[in-house]
Amino acid sequence: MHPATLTTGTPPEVDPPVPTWPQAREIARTAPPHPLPAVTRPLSDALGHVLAEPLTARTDLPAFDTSAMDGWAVAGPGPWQLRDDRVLAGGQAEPLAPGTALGIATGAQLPPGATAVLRREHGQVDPSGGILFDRAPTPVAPGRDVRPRGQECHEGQPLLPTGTTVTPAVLGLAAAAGHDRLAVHRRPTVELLVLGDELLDSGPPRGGRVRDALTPLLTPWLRCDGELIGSRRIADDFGLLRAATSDSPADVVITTGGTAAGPVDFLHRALADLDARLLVDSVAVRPGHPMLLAELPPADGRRRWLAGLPGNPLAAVAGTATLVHPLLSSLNGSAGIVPHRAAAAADLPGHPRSTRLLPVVLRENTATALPFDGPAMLCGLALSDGLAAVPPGGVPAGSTVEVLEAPRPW
Ligand SMILES: Nc1nc2c(c(=O)[nH]1)N[C@H]1C(S)=C(S)[C@@H](COP(=O)(O)OP(=O)(O)OC[C@H]3O[C@@H](n4cnc5c(N)ncnc54)[C@H](O)[C@@H]3O)O[C@H]1N2
Ligand code: MOO
Repeated sequence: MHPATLTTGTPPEVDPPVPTWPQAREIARTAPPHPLPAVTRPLSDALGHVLAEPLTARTDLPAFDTSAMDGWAVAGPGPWQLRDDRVLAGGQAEPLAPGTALGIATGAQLPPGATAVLRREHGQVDPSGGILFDRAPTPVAPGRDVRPRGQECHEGQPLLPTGTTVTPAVLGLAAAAGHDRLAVHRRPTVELLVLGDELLDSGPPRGGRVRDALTPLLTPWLRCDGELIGSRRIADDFGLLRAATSDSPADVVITTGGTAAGPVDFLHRALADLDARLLVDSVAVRPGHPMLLAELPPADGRRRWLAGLPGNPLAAVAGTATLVHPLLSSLNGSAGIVPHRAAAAADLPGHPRSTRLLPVVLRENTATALPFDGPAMLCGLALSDGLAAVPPGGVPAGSTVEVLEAPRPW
């Protein structure tokens, strides 16, 4: 053929460039145009969700002037005429006249007229006359051992911004501030499809087959970021994979295995057959480079995504950190992933062109790489505090690297 004829006709298809690791995370983070809608949930059901509106105080905190110590509420300087009654936490007492005192417990509301609290160990009572003497090293001053109303916050004041993840501490604060329910974003529903006829569910590897390490590894992590509605094993069969993907009711389908080009790696074919839109098809990262992200056709008007994680276990973890966590966080309405950084304790070896994700231990904010970091290995990961993202070419000792800390669902 004359060379000129090569310039006519359909141009050859060129594969799009493989995104860098930071680009892939950003594509996953920005794939959903906005977080899932807001819902209200009781406190008992809100853990792990993300606030869809600021948490405001429904009360002053403390809600009333409160005794910080066990002792006596006193009015003015001592000595004081001791009253017969006392006030416990949860109770209320009649006003206190100047020059009088009454017994009070930590957490009890100060009676009107009280100026301070004298601790039990600083007071001495004359049993005959019912007189209370101040034996503190310095005489009790107004306001001593009182937690004044509104010391921490005032009613209507914002306490936490939209985008805050509801942790146990947030639940405690919300309850203290008077809330029974929280406005949070709906969490994405997630289904895990684990591919591979070679996988065993119990006992040691045998007959050329291996244990499924990814169901036990990924399901608790996925529960941190979403509502895991199911986890299924799918045989290496195109029709079964296509049907499982297309019929999944989840907002986000996660598959493991089948991303490469082996004889029974059907994921790309299934996605093409379903008219899915590939957003990421391989990433410049080791391990895990065959990971992918696709948008599935909508179901019932809902947008749906699929993250395809490579089958090698550490590669699947790399895919979870790179694509799944940013995607789910964004659907959850999370304010963004705050990167944790640490100094490399020694040189961290890199890949010439790709980011390397290396299991590291963190000690005093330095990161030390662990052995057994191969894509099919889990010994390094199991001992690690997280994965260091080592840029192409590696980093010398002392320089700073981002460390992705594993979520701890317990
Ligand atoms: N010709 C090429 N072959 C491969 C390439 C390549 O670029 N060209 N990439 C390699 C890389 S890198 C990876 S990672 C794997 C990705 O493979 P798949 O996603 O298709 O995964 P499988 O082939 O199904 O499995 C790979 C490996 O992982 C084991 N596996 C799978 N699932 C589990 C599980 N749940 N628990 C434990 N182990 C699992 C599986 O038995 C295989 O050993 O492709 C390379 N090949
Ligand atoms: O994803 Mo593979 O090496 O990168 O196991």
